[in-house]
Amino acid sequence: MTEYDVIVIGAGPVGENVADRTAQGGLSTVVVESELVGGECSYWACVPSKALLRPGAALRAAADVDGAKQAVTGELDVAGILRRRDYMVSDWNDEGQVKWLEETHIDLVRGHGRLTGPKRVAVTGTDGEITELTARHAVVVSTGSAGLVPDTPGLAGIRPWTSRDATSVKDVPESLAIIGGGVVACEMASAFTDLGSRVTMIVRSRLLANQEPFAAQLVHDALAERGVTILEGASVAEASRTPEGTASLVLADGREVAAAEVLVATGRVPRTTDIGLESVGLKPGSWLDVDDTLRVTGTDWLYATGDVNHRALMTHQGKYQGRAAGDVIAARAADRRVDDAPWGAHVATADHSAVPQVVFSDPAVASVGLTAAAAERAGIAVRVRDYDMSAVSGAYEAADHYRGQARLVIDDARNVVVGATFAGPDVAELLHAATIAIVGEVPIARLWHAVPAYPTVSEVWLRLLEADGRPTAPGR
Ligand SMILES: Cc1cc2nc3c(=O)[nH]c(=O)nc-3n(C[C@H](O)[C@H](O)[C@H](O)COP(=O)(O)OP(=O)(O)OC[C@H]3O[C@@H](n4cnc5c(N)ncnc54)[C@H](O)[C@@H]3O)c2cc1C
Ligand SMILES: NC(=O)c1ccc[n+]([C@@H]2O[C@H](COP(=O)([O-])OP(=O)(O)OC[C@H]3O[C@@H](n4cnc5c(N)ncnc54)[C@H](O)[C@@H]3O)[C@@H](O)[C@H]2O)c1
Repeated sequence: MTEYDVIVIGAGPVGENVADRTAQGGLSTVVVESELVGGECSYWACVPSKALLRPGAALRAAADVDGAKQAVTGELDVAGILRRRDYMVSDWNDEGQVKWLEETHIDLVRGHGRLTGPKRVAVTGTDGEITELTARHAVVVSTGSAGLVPDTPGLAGIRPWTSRDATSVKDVPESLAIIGGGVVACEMASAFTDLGSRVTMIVRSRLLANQEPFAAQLVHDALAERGVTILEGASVAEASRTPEGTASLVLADGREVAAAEVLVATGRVPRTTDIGLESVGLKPGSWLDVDDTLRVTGTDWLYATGDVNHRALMTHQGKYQGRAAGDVIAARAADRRVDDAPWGAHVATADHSAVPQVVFSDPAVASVGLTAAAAERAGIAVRVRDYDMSAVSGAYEAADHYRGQARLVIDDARNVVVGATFAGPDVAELLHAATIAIVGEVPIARLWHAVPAYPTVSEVWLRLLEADGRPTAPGR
């Protein structure tokens, strides 16, 4: 039995951040990892998906600038795209991240971790050998999530792809049917069209249902123009494969979609089915409910960070939780004051109101905070300001046919931004200003003093403020 101050199960980006903070807080820390240090994000999710998407976006950007477009005479090189993806994921080798653990004085135990009781974890190595660990202060579950495969008749039997198969693709299929219309579906539809697959999307409601409708429409139109068939309001009733191996999806309305491969992009399930939750009175397979210090409800030693707590399934937000959790564990261990008031050092307050996300389809959608519909559902009286980004000088300079749209959602009572969405080419880098405005609760009147440089696409901020109306001096 080996004792540490803190045991972290799962060395994805989030577990790594927790461990970094507890180690920096002076606590002996071990991470347990069953696959690759760096997790889903580094090898099968964020990193390879963005690597697959970038070449097409770069090519289209160059092809939309007269003078540059004449230099773009070739086609995307599929072998080059896959080679660059392989480089980005270090050929699925985690040596570099293991080295970082060593340098940070964090121990690593490889194998499958399971809770066996309060503050106790057993790790089963690939050779079947079991390592018993105990924690003096805390155990943190950062085991992430996996692709959900709906129980549609026949679907599991046709061995559909999950996001892992898509992002690690070696042989690009001639055709790909994608079930789902969320983030993974839109990004992979964009990427596989670039790679040369004929893509059909089967979407229950509409694309990007959680995003502003105008943003989803821009993505829809661009994907359709690039040849993607988008079947909205459609669902799969039954799946099978022909003897030749072609997948056949029969839709609820009787239509049939045939494709070489099927990607299921219908959301995630927590990786908690086999981590010993029953040994501490929790339900296997459940998302783990936590308070704002990331402590699992009803315990004083168990924490859950990242995807597994279902607060915001994104790397940056999970890492933010990881920093708060690591620091609060160190503070509690040393009996120091816990700063758990909203926006304090030990809480993940932004999870509730300021979660940024970029959908890296082409065009991209960058959003933070509330959409207009979400504000209405939350009972917040808001006003909405929209602006056509192609009319901004920076966009006019950037591309010959820039298409983009922006929206601010402004809280009427408090006169602060509570939501922002930008849709268009390269909008990802516009987002952080909006995140700062929301987290900082910067009054609209003060935002007029944050002057965007000319001619940048950021001037859309000025146009959105103008759409809202210039404030007049008080008392007039
Ligand atoms: C295709 C795709 C693209 C994405 N792109 C983005 C993006 O661009 N930006 C973004 O912010 N987010 C993106 N995400 C989401 C992002 O990948 C996740 O939010 C992030 O990986 C969560 O990090 P995590 O550390 O909580 O979990 P993970 O990254 O899943 O890591 C969990 C780790 O725990 C290990 N583990 C699990 N169970 C055990 C066990 N019992 N014992 C030992 N180890 C265990 C796993 O092997 C894994 O290494 C994407 C997701 C997908 C599917
Ligand atoms: N760029 C990024 O930040 C990024 C990229 C990819 C994934 N992610 C994260 O990964 C998570 C998973 O992404 P995702 O796209 O799988 O999930 P999602 O929740 O974004 O979309 C799921 C889609 O599947 C549909 N769906 C759900 N159940 C279905 C069923 N039974 N049959 C048919 N359709 C069904 C939904 O209507 C929706 O269109 C997201 O929470 C996202 O935040 C982030």
